[in-house]
Amino acid sequence: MKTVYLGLGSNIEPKVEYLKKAVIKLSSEAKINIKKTSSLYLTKAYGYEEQADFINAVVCLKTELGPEKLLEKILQIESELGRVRTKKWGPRTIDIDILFYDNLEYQSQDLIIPHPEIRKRAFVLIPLVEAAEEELFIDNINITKWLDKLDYSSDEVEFYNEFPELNLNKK
Ligand SMILES: Nc1ncnc2c1ncn2[C@@H]1O[C@H](COP(=O)(O)OP(=O)(O)OP(=O)(O)O)[C@@H](O)[C@H]1O
Ligand SMILES: Nc1nc2c(c(=O)[nH]1)N=C(CO)CN2
Repeated sequence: MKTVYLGLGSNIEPKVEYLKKAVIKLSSEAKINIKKTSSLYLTKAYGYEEQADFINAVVCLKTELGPEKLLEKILQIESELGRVRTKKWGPRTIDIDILFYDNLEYQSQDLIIPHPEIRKRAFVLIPLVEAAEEELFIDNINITKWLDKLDYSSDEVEFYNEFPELNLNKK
């Protein structure tokens, strides 16, 4: 069983519903066992800023699926939730990124693990720190240290609430 962290984001309404549905779809996969979900965070759009605020969260799960198979499931769930790829970093109903897959370092045409943008993104690091079951490192530096290095304000990342009506943490 591998421990995997996924980053979830949505900035098209109903954002919370899209995140909830994504987690429910993930948990209904036979080979995926959700261990923990972070709170939801309301975050200002990063990168391409002229778009709606996001809701972001991180999910910790256990799986026997290999990384490419997991990516396949994720892309399938994104497409079932109406994800249409228009512009890079543009608005999306749901975005699911594989942040960490155990201690694996992996690079193929379709997949880079750990996700290369983690260290730059408070909207990933904050829920990741919350959902982490263990110490997580990027380039031998703890993720909390990466977060400390970032210059972000509470205007950019705001605590939102628990995952409403989701009770998957006990599984
Ligand atoms: N760690 C990863 N997790 C998810 N997708 C990845 C990862 N590494 C590479 N990819 C590739 O990225 C593609 C997804 O691109 P997408 O349109 O979601 O990018 P984005 O969300 O706009 O940007 P970003 O990946 O920087 O968040 C996937 O089809 C997949 O092949
Ligand atoms: N706040 C926030 N900004 C983003 C996000 C996101 O999930 N949250 N995703 C992006 C592309 O993956 C680009 N910008």
